[in-house]
Amino acid sequence: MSAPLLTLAGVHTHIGPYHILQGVDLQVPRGQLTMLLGRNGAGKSTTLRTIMGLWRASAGAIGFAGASLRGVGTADIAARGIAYVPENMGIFSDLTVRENMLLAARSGPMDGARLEWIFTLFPSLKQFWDKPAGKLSGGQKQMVAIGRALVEPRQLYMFDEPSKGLAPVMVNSMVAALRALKEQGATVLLVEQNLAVAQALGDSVAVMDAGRVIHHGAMAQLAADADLQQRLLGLHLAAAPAPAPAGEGA
Ligand SMILES: Nc1ncnc2c1ncn2[C@@H]1O[C@H](COP(=O)(O)OP(=O)(O)OP(=O)(O)O)[C@@H](O)[C@H]1O
Repeated sequence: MSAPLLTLAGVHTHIGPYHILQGVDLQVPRGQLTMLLGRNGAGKSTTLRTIMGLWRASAGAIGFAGASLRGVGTADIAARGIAYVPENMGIFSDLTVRENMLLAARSGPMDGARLEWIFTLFPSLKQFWDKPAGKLSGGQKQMVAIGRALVEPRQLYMFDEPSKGLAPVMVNSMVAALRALKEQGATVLLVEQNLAVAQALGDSVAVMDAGRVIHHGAMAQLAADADLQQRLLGLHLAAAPAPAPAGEGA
């Protein structure tokens, strides 16, 4: 088996006086979709922000593609090949969808074939191409945010709760798009609260609690074990509606 693309070992993060990450160990294998699950406040978003250098790890090691990310600035981390879509999406409301996409293409003009592929994943991007992104619905904005992350191939894509607040039909579209990305062999680290989404997409899973990873393994194993789900997450799949495979809604 090849070395994981991303490895966190004993990572601690302090935010002001608060000791938030308390020794996170996490491995993201290449070519897989790794779910990062956990209850509210477990430290999932802080983990992604620490990987991106938006919070400085106070201890521990973060390795990406064979090199250390500790002490590296956020822009350099992004330039090494990590796309990151935060929970608040990070799109420019006053700019059109086209301008949002153009700005995301760092290495030159957008690749036409790749853009067509993104349009097949998210038809609303094409539909609202010249519309200010701020005028779109919440779900459509989320599609723009993901579309921006996909505009150029990256080694690792990290998405923080892309299904949050979306209507079920939009969740289905999101799942279909992430599945298509995965089928291209992309490496993805996906934070989720929606266990049904996690089950639909995850190859492997890490579960966080109180600033640590308390479980890691195959997603299929966690999906099949209601007791484990209850113990780790306080909920289980029977309580969550499964997203159906579907095309994008409006
Ligand atoms: N800027 C901040 N200042 C102080 N505490 C923070 C800050 N950001 C996060 N925290 C705290 O860190 C802990 C972990 O938060 P984090 O957002 O990483 O959790 P999460 O697992 O992503 O949860 P959620 O699903 O609710 O977003 C929480 O207790 C939160 O209150």
